[in-house]
Amino acid sequence: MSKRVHVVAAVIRGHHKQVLIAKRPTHVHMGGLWEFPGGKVEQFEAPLDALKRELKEEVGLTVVSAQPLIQITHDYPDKQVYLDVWEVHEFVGVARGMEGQQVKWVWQVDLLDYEFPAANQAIVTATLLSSTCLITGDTDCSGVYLAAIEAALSRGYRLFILRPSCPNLDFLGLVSALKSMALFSAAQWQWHIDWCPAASTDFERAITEHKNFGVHFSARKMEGGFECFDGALLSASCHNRSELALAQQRGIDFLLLSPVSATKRYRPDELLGWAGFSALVESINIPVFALGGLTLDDIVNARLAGGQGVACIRDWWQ
Ligand SMILES: Nc1nc2c([nH]c(=O)n2[C@H]2C[C@H](O)[C@@H](COP(=O)(O)OP(=O)(O)OP(=O)(O)O)O2)c(=O)[nH]1
Repeated sequence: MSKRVHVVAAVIRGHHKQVLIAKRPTHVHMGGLWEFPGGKVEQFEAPLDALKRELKEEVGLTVVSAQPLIQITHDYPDKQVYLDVWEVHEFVGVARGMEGQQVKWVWQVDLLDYEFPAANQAIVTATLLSSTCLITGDTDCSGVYLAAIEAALSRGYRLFILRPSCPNLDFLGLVSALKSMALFSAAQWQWHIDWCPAASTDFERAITEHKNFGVHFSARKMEGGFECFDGALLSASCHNRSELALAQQRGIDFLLLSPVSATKRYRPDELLGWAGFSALVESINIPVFALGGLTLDDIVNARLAGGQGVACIRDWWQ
């Protein structure tokens, strides 16, 4: 087996949720496919320095600031790569294909329409997900439930795990309110499988027909196997290496991994800490949110540990 190649690549965010992509020349590995600009890290070169060099050489941009987004270990039949992907928010210059390659700013939602190398699937998912995932807490009033979500939307949050605990829930009313909220905000609703109406065809229709609805599984439900929600975004809660591996095998799109920090439910020796979180995240190629005893201020820690961001309940739910 040849040595794994360390590659840096950038999700460069331009105006209005646009992302820069480039077409790989036909004669190179993965030729003709689209890529996030980047290239190989040279010997003794720091990854961020390599990223800055590659973006200058390939697309003529000077990076001002960048932060880690996701790391992918992938084996192609003829090459093993470690894709070290960064998110670039600040740069100077006008993007050009410096090596004659086609480059394009595309709306991030349209990334799904482009053909990328196989390793890029999780990078596209990570690009589309925000860095905060809000899990709804308890309330016995559906009006209060919706008002809390609306307030979070107005503060800019876009990704939610829904656990509507209200008795006598008007399920269709809730779905329709969430649909219209998504129309104006591009919010993503992950419906927790333990809180969804049992055997409801309306539920299945809402999940599969509206791209803003997805399904969230507890580790137990994921292990038990699940029916196919065609095309829906799937997420799951995990706590250890074997659950993470199973999630990857089952095609789950993103994960919540807990408990990272102190909570009432767990003993101190059960906590992962950031080092434990990081070691587990390294073992899979899926965006992972850190959960458990964290606040919305922990996003930077989560990113440094290889995560997508943080998932919270207590820090936002009143
Ligand atoms: N830059 C980049 N490479 C990717 C992506 N996805 C993916 O699988 N790759 C793979 C394709 C290649 O095998 C490897 C990148 O190597 P490369 O040949 O482009 O690197 P380079 O620009 O330094 O090439 P070279 O001039 O040294 O030949 O990573 C991606 O999104 N961006």
